[in-house]
Amino acid sequence: MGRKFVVGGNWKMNGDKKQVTEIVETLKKGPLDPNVEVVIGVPAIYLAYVQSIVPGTISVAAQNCWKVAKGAFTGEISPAMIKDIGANWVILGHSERRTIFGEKDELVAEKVAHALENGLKVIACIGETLEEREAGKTEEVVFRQTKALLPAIGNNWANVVLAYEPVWAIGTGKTASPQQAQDVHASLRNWLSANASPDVATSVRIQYGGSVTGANAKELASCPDIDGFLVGGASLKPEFVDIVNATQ
Ligand SMILES: O=C(CO)COP(=O)(O)O
Repeated sequence: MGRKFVVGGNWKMNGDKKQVTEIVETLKKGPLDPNVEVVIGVPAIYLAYVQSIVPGTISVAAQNCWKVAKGAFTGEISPAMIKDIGANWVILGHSERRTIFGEKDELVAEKVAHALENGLKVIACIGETLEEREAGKTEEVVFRQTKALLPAIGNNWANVVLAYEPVWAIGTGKTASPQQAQDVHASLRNWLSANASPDVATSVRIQYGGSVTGANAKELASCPDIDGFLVGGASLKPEFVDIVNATQ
């Protein structure tokens, strides 16, 4: 079976009640390609509200969560809470979490394991910095980050989407070229075939993220190993509809 295209909008720490309502209105008008899975990553404080106003065809994701169900972890939210308000997804290991908040591979893996155990679907983010790319370490870095996830995911790959987001392309307007993105996605699949299983390698969806726009989405989407996008800035704008529809 083919891999269903999956487009995530990562709103990051943006929006207020008025703006998030407007974004949802825009998505409702669409029209959105019914063959594409759409997941919006909402700031924690608006999760319940957005979940209450989105149509059933759009899924809601938290942008982070903690690695246990409850307890003395001031400021954190758990997968159980995310599920409790009706959302089914969480974005984990985003490069902003890794760099600004110091999340290491091991912590990301613990979060992924706990989220999956509690029935959330996970968008797990990986990607190299500019320094790492220029040092020829792109594959080494994304393989290391993915390897840390293997025991956390176990046989739960059906509930995981990988998001390859080169850090140098995030919020910079510098998109990876379709060839650069395709190359990394293809080598990730090869690596997964050898280190997870051939079945995981062919079935897992790999999103590209980093300065995706309505203007460049179609070309990126035409690459055989790009199965969707994780979109930051443009997910706040009407052009997100064009990105969702990029395979049409
Ligand atoms: O980080 C991203 C999505 O998670 C990408 O952000 P931009 O689309 O703003 O570059």
